[in-house]
Amino acid sequence: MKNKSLRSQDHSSNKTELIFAILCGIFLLTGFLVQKLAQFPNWIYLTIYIASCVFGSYFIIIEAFKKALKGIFDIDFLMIAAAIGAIYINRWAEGALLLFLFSLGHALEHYAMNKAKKSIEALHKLSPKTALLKTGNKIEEIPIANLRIKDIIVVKPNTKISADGVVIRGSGSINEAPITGESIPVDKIALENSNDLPNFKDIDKKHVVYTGTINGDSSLEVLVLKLSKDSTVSRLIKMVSEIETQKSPTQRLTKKFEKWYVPIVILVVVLLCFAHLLIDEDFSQSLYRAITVLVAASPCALAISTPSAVLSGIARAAQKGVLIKGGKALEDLGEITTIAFDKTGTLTEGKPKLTNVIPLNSFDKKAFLEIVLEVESLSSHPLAKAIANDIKTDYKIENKNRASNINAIHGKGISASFNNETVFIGNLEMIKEAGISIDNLITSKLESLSKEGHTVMIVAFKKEIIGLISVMDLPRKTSASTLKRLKAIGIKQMIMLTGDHQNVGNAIAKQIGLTGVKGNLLPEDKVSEIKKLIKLNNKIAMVGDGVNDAPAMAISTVSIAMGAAGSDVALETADVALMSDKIENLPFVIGLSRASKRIIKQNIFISMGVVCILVPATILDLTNIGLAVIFHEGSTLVVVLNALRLLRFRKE
Ligand SMILES: Nc1ncnc2c1ncn2[C@@H]1O[C@H](COP(=O)(O)OP(=O)(O)OP(=O)(O)O)[C@@H](O)[C@H]1O
Ligand SMILES: [Zn+2]
Repeated sequence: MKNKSLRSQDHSSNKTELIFAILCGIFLLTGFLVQKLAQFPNWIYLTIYIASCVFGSYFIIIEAFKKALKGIFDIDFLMIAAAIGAIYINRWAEGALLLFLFSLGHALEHYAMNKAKKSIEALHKLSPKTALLKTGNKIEEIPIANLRIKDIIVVKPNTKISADGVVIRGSGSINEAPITGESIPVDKIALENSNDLPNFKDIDKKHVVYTGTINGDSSLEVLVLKLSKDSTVSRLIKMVSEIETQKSPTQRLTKKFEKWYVPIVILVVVLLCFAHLLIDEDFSQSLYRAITVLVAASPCALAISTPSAVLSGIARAAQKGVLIKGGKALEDLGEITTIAFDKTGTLTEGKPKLTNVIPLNSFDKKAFLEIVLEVESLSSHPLAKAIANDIKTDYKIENKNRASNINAIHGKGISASFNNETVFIGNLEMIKEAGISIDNLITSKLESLSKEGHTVMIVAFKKEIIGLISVMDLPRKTSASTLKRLKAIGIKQMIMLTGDHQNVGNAIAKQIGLTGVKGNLLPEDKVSEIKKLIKLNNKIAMVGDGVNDAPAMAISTVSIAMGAAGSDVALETADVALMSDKIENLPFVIGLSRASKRIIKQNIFISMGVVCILVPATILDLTNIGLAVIFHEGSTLVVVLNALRLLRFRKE
């Protein structure tokens, strides 16, 4: 029944707890020897027992008192009551034994739980305290909290980076393992022009660095783009510390159970105190039995069985650069058999390349490309950016800002004015809606290209189609093998939801092995697809990058965000955040969640099993306090140690 917040339990008090428990045991043993072996006056061994009890009860009393102030009377309170009861009937040795085993058990339990917490707490040590601020030619060391946006910091070789930002001078490889769990260093190069930067999350990752990651052998200069309190790592720390306050479904269930169970135990124990009225024994015998039953029935192991597993599971995931936001996500993920995927940036690289430029009706190719470039330069859609970029580099055409009045047609394309005429670039649907006639030649060309996996866009000018332009986004190299793994571990349905043409979806599905594809979906259609899937399967995980799938992710049972480092929204809203964009981490997290669920079940079985055997045994006088405490604390420790196995989870 310990429910400490992540930080309140510091390590030094943990050690004292253990030392006190051991002192309690030493005094107990001495007292026992003195009492049994030598002919000393009683007060000598009594004093020694009292010392033992003081050490044994010190932390329990503090804990019980703190909770009593909040109106909570739980296990600590009951144990103190039990010890006082034992002393009252002059069973000093047993009272002290109870306190000894209880305090020892709990010290060890805290110690073990801390192992899990420590790997999460390690996050706190990630961010350096100071940064080297460069102003003009001067470099001074300042606390990171004083850094402002657009400051320039110097990062010395082999030191930690003190801010989220972009490299503006130097290049080198950075170890991002502290955040993404990826141990192979990532190459970063300086951004040539740092004026007019896009949103932080849209900046090419090869320029971006994060607080807490470790610089390689070269010196860098970094333009600060986030305040220290908003850095990826600060957000991570904040969210991880909130994790413990959210209860998992099983935890809620056991809490509900305890609400009924604890009062019943107390009632039974009180009734047992009066057993001497019914059977032939004296009050102290009845009280002794009542105390033993109290110890045996305490739901200590049950209370810790789920939190310890959840904590260990989350800690293990964090080591791999996966943030699981709480026990609910962890437990739900363990039950998933259907996963929906976004296409662009999730299953594919998210870096479309220009593949075909097809001017029609004898329209001049260069003039055609100029129009496309002018219009697409106005849009921030990933497709538009890719098209504009490739036209500029492949055809050496420059954007002269001659288009205006951009109008994004949600999930279909864009329109803009160019030379006082309207240009449309987008999918078939948009062109139809614009009332522009399409001949069969165009539709069949579009069909055949899309079957090969090209995303084709139609370009219309002056109410007439002037050409087609297509891009292709390649599947991630790891997509196929990841889906294969997922299938092998029992994921039944893997469905791609995309705004792209059905044919493009099918082409990709064929390459990587999906079980289903839904194309031509607007973001709101993705939502209704998820709703349908939930109706059929109950629980759905949706994997996306948050670009046009955020609403669909929001309503899925478990939302999994890719490449969450640097993207505040993804970090904030997703239930599970893969800090890197390594989709191959999916089978690992799912396996980990399942293992966590298994361990939670085992733990509940162990803790309830011990109670079920121990309580009747104590009522029937088949054991004594000593054995009852040993089994009680023993089961608690077994449960925690069982949970810690998750820290070493490897498979899948
Ligand atoms: N700026 C644009 N320029 C050209 N075509 C566009 C533009 N925006 C959208 N489209 C067209 O609309 C379609 C749907 O776009 P949407 O953003 O919904 O999804 P997507 O980027 O294709 O992929 P996904 O849904 O898998 O992330 C695109 O495939 C494209 O044909
Ligand atoms: Zn206990």
